[in-house]
Amino acid sequence: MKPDDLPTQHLALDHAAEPPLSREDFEARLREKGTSYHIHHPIHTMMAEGRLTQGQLQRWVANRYLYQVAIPVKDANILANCPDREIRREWIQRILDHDGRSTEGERDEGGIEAWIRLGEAVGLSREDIVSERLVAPAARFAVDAYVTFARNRPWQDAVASSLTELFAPHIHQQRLDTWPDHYPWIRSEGLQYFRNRLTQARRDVAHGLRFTLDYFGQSRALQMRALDILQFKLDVLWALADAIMLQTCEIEIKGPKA
Ligand SMILES: O=C(O)c1cc(C(=O)O)c2c(n1)C(=O)C(=O)c1cc(C(=O)O)[nH]c1-2
Repeated sequence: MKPDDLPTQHLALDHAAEPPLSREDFEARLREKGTSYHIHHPIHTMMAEGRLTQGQLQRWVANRYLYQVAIPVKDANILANCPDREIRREWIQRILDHDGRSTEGERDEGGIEAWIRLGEAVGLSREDIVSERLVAPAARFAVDAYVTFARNRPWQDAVASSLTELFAPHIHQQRLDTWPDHYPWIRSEGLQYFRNRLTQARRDVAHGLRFTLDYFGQSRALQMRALDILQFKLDVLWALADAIMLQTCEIEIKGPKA
């Protein structure tokens, strides 16, 4: 793919000559994209309705681990490409959220560790998760597309691509609300990752959205480009969910391998 190609590039080209949308309308158009968020993917609707088996939930956690470890690498690529110190100062927090940190007397294990604990709470071993032996090949391609995007694109594009987080608090809350009833065998401590993300995602998105509205708000063509980028990222998440869904259907047919 050429650096400037996006599967939905037509949007940016069609509207190049028109005046920019107002800040409110631009934000509304970004938020409208929530209709294709992966919360609507069948694997997530089944999950929220309590229709996944333990083996299927395990596969979901094991595959999603790839996304968890990719996020700080993606964010490190944004930092590496960004010459703006103010932006880097805020953005670096995202890496610490996932990798954790140890400062004098205080240790924060971080989101990747919390995800491993979630894996253990659904009955996987640490080795099952970190070895990535349960990961579907197509999940790897989907996650890799996101990291590659952040590595090769202007950092402003990569910032806009993180805006699926606009919709993430809702899906985290949905899991916190529905899992205890539907999957009572999962220990409550295992859900800590989702609790932590409620605040972290809201803070991230306030920063990412402000930047996107300012920077991409400068012209209609840039606004349309931001919408294309958000669609690309929604497609990454949808493709990841497709890959996991297919693998969990195989488990249903053949019985779990793990
Ligand atoms: O569980 C989810 O459905 C979900 C979705 C997303 C997202 O929308 O990209 C993120 C997360 N979780 C998440 O936990 C997370 O830390 C995160 C970071 C980012 C990003 O693009 O920088 N997205 C997401």
